[in-house]
Order: sequence, then C-alpha cells, then structure tokens
Amino acid sequence: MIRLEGVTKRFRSAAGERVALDGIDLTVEAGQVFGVVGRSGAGKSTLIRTINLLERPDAGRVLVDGHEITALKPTELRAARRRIGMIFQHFNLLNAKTIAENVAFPLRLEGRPGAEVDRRVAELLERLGLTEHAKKHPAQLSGGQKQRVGIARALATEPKVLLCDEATSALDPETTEDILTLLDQLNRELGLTIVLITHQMEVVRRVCDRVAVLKDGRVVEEGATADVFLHPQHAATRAMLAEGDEAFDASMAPAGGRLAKLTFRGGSTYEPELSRVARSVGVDYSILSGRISRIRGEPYGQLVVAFTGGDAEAAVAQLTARGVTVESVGAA
Ligand SMILES: Nc1ncnc2c1ncn2[C@@H]1O[C@H](COP(=O)(O)OP(=O)(O)OP(=O)(O)O)[C@@H](O)[C@H]1O
Repeated sequence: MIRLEGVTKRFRSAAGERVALDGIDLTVEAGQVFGVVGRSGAGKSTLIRTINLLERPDAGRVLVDGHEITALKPTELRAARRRIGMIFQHFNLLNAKTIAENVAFPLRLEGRPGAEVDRRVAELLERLGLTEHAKKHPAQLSGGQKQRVGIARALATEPKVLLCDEATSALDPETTEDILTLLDQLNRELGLTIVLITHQMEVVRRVCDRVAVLKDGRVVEEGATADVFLHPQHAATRAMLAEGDEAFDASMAPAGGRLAKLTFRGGSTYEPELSRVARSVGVDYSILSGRISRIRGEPYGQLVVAFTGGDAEAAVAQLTARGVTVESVGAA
C-alpha cells in the first residue's frame, strides 16, 4: 500500500547541511496501523510528510496505492493527496470557520455539489459524535473534540490512508485513549491504513500492528509491535522502552542466582507456568521486575527473575518447552 524506497531528505541552512532522512526503505501493507518512533530530531515528521509529499525527498521513491507519488504531475498529485488524509498535533483547524465548515472544506476545494457536501458533512459529524457542535467554532471545543474534527475533515474525501503526526501528543491520557479507540475503530471498520508518528510508546502498544524505530534518519529496527517491544534488538529501542520504567537492580538479586528475562504471551500470560515449573524442578525464584500489559490487544507478561537453590537450567528448559521465551540477563 505504501512503499518508501531509498528516501533521502537533506535540509540546508546557514549552519550547514543536515540529513534528516538517510535512505529509508519501508513497506506498510493495506489495512495496517504502522507506528514510527524515535527521539526528537530522528526524522519522524520529515518521514511522514514525505508520504503525501509535504516534503519532497532529494532521492528515492514514494509509492502509495500503486502510484509513484514522487513522479506525479501537480494535478495528479492533488488527486492522489485526496486519498491520503492527515491529522496533526495542534489540529490545524480554520478558527474563523464553524466545525461543519471545517469538515466541508476539502469537499468544497474539490468543487463537490452543495447538497452532496451537506450530506457527507452530516454523515461524518454523526460518525464522530460531533453533530451537536456543527455550528460552533474550534475555540469552543476541547482538545479531544478538536482532534475529532481534524479526523472528520481528514476523512471527508474518503482517503485510503490516514497520516497521524503526533495526533495525541497534546491530549491528556483519557482523551488520548478516546482518540486511539476511534483510530482503532476506523482502521477495523473502514479498513483504513494508518501511519502514525509518536514519541509515546503507549500509543504504539495500544494501536500499532507494526513499528519502525528511527535514529538519525535511519530505520534501525522494524517489525511486529509485540516482537520489537518485547525483544528489542537495538540500543535506541531499548532506551526508549526503558524510559519511565523502574530498572531492576541486579545488586538486589540473591547471590549466585541465575538471572533470566521471561516473556509470556497470549493465554499463557495468566497461567501459573512459573510456579509449576519451579515446583517440578525444585528451584526457587525471586521476581526482580515485572510488567503485565497488552500490545495491540494481545496480553503479555514480562518478568526478570533470579533462580536459586536448584537446577536453573532445567527450569529454563521446561519454561521454553511451555512456550515461554527465556533470555539470559547475566549472572547476579
Ligand atoms: N524545514 C527544515 N529546515 C531545516 N532543518 C529541518 C527542517 N525540518 C526538519 N529539519 C531537521 O531535520 C531533522 C529531523 O527533523 P524532524 O522534525 O523530522 O524530526 P522528529 O523526529 O520529527 O523530531 P520531533 O519529535 O522533535 O518533532 C532535525 O535535525 C531537524 O532539525
């Protein structure tokens, strides 16, 4: 559905040249929710803006729904952009216009007949729970409501792709959850392909099927969200995921203990696998850190434990046989 091939973007300023994107290759399949994460300055905004050519790459190709966006003539590009909606951190609404007029705006630009515009706007306001706000102005709405207007406007021309540029970064946690539920619904109900950039790992855990990690304009890691988040391979990914988490303190582990990171996924998350195995091989374990949560709806648990007083190797073998992923985190 979306393919970036060798996409490179440089910015030149008085301070010199800065490579914002350095040969990006990425594929987003139709119907996926795809997240791009990275530190400030990694190139996330530049990357998402190349998908609708708000930023034109210096090299490489961008293909959306079979069209090579980077090769289109201006009139063709305008048509292609109608199939790519976009929402923004600060909503970018027209403050002098009413909510209904904001949503109607892209349809009026296309010159659609008045009656059709009215029908489509009414339908979108209804779908997004905004009908009672139709005649208000953006300043009269909360952040969450403004983002709903942004989404309604982005959907007006029935795009196949929705680009979300830090769409929940200006919202409180409850409103963020509300908007993510909505994006999830639009993805499932309309089959909308969603690409989002964010610095909020929770957003990715909650809605993204796949994630790419960007560092200095390069993709350093990419894969299914659960794989990348539960078994990060790159230091940049590990650092982002560790933020805000209490790191386990290896010095607190029992002397001589064998440390292991255990990952339970799906149904096994709630099974007493660890205590069964410990009983069966006669080892003790201390839990040094732990988290139970969900990634894109799939439950998982991740524990760092220290095995002591028995055959730790046998415990590891039995856990592995029961589908638990065991990674060594060194000795205490
Ligand atoms: N219009 C521009 N002119 C010059 N440099 C730019 C421009 N836009 C982006 N850059 C530079 O390109 C690099 C990537 O910026 P970009 O905004 O894409 O990163 P980001 O990951 O989205 O960061 P943030 O999370 O802070 O928004 C940065 O070094 C930035 O300073």
